[in-house]
Amino acid sequence: MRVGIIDYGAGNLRSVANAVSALGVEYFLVSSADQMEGITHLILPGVGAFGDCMAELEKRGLTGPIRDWVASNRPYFGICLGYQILFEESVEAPGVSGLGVFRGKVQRFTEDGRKIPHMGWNSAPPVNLADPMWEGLGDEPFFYFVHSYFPVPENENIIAMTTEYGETFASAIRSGAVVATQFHPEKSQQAGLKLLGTFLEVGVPMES
Ligand SMILES: NC(=O)CC[C@H](N)C(=O)O
Repeated sequence: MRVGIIDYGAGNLRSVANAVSALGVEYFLVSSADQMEGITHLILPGVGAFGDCMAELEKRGLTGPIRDWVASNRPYFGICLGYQILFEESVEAPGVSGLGVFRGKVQRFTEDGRKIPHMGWNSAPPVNLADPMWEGLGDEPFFYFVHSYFPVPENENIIAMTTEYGETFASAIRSGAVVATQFHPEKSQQAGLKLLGTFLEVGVPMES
């Protein structure tokens, strides 16, 4: 196993790297396509704005390779923006294309008195408790969130967890070896480590 963490010049790299290290797994930073050579598991952490993230990935020649990686169902864990950019576009950055691996748009929480960003701990019950990817998390795990936007997948079959914040949104997706979460597993203590550990140690069964 060789774990690559995408470094696009922003992002919560250190906390993700620390979480991977805490699991006893060595990681390699990936900031160009050639550094993906030999990588078996790719993690894309993300903090910041959708448009900046796409621009920085593009600058490093990573958009095509990441799109191909995900489209060919290789082990990928997208965190926060690393989840959002898998979709076609975001209202956060009108006119900017996402990777478009999955159909759907990234929407913003509606302003109706609740605090935006949605920040803090919230529950994300797995849709399919029999899926080994969520093993050991219980039926209502809590994770740490910081975001104003969330993807709305057109294909509801990929929705793996849902969370309630005034409205119900898809807080995680899974499609084969591709897993992505709106919450931050690296900031979610035991539940987060467990989830990253399942992704890295057990791997994700290839059938979705
Ligand atoms: N935590 C963040 O960096 C936020 C990511 C994204 N801009 C969102 O608000 O959903």
